Amino acid sequence: MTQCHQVAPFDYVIFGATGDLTMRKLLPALYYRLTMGQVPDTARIIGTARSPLKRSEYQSRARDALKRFVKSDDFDEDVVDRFLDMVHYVSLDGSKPDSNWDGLREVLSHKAEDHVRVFYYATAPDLYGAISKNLHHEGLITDDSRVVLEKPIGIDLKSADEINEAVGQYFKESYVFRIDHYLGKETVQNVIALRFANPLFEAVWSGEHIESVQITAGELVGVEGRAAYYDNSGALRDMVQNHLLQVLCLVAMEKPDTLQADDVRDAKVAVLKSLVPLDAASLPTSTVRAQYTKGHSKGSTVDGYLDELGHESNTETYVALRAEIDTPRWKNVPFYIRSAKRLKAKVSEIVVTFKPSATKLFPSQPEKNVLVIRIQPDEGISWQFNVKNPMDDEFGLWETTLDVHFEREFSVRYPDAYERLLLDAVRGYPVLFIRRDEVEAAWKWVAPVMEAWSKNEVPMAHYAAGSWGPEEARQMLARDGQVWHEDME
Ligand SMILES: NC(=O)C1=CN([C@@H]2O[C@H](COP(=O)(O)OP(=O)(O)OC[C@H]3O[C@@H](n4cnc5c(N)ncnc54)[C@H](OP(=O)(O)O)[C@@H]3O)[C@@H](O)[C@H]2O)C=CC1
Ligand SMILES: O=C1O[C@H](COP(=O)(O)O)[C@@H](O)[C@H](O)[C@H]1O
Repeated sequence: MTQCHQVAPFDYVIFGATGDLTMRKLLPALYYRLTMGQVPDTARIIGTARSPLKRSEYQSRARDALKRFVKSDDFDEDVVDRFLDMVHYVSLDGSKPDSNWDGLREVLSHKAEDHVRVFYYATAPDLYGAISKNLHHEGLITDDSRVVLEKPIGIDLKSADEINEAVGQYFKESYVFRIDHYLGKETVQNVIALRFANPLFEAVWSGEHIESVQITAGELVGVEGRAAYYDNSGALRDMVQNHLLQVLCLVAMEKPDTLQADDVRDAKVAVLKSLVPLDAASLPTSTVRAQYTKGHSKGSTVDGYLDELGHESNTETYVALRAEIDTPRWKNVPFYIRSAKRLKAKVSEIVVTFKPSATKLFPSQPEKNVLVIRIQPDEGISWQFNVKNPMDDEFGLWETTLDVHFEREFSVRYPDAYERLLLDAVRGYPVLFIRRDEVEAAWKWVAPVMEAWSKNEVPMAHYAAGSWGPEEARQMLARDGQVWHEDME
């Protein structure tokens, strides 16, 4: 049973409330937490966007969104009605000082005193500064108002700095909650438990025993309805700069003194700052970028990226990087990171391959131990190790696998990452959000890659939609004597 306590009454003001993210993730997440008793009935969700909608029209959209994105078994008419009673709407252009701020003030004024106020920016990031400024000028930011910033925070270090600076003029850093929804995934948080609650793993978690680490986030889908955004972003900015570097930080960080936000963030930022910079010499062999071409996905023929776009593009839908971390713990251990649209499988996982045993005790060499942490789907952990072959009287070995499937093991529903994060912002619990220096350190590390790619210093490779990616990525690992972990269906 999930342990969760009811949070204080809140007013969640969502900018971008008619958008894809709100409909697909934010409203369903809040609905689920209402079903779990974590959201008090007096809480309010105040959607804002420019579209001129009446409250009832917005409530009707919200109902449609729940119908579509909440599992049918979890869609409970009574709870949906209670949820919709919480939902308000104000038509407002957040970027304009002369917009309908009075409308927002009017709704907020009803329950101002005891409600925690959270502003959620689910718009394009270049509006974050203007929205903050307007909220401030309208006197709507209370002393303990929180602001939740969706990713991406900018498109590079400079723009991230500008956004952070602009928002920081009106919100203290301790009230800024930068979302990285990978940190909201239970299986990502579980990396901390796995590493530091188990002496077995803690003892061997270094380059002394670990040969390599792979971090993969692959998707079956293409760019779907988000081509306009995606083509200005690409896989490196969309997934690596934020989600996958955060995962890498949890895998590689030193043990934090406590699980308080600043201790964990200090440990993570130390990893980001220790990433060996990729330079002109290493970029061609340590980075691969590629676009998908026509292929097959889920039994159907699908177009290539350029055909979907209908124009030329220098944007990658596949990225693979070879990173190293310059700390005593990780000296010379390659961390391979990859992310792509239209891969053969939807899979996010961490694969830790251990060094082979040097023992000469057995007739054959033991296989390497491999730990696979399945972030999603089929959340769980598997561990490949050697046992004695019971049919062999000469101590022959067999490789076998211990496999834990969390949903089966614990009989729990694995919640969507946004559920936890949305209410953590209300609770003022920042450990699963990104501090400003983390965002900046991550942008710094990817900067030379972005620059080299923009100048075509690394050629664009190609892979068929529905495959495991380009040959160039296979070769990158082959040079180290490694192969990608990709035997899952
Ligand atoms: N969709 C997703 O899966 C993810 C999205 N994100 C990020 O979340 C943010 C939103 O994404 P998404 O929902 O997909 O985008 P959409 O384009 O679907 O929605 C944008 C929203 O912003 C509103 N909006 C635009 N301009 C203004 C304005 N001046 N004032 C007030 N509201 C405005 C739009 O409504 P209207 O036109 O009525 O004003 C709409 O509600 C982006 O930063 C995106 O990168 C991050 C991770 C995943
Ligand atoms: O942030 C993003 O993440 C999703 C993938 O999230 P996941 O939880 O399904 O792994 C990705 O599709 C999207 O392009 C990106 O912006």
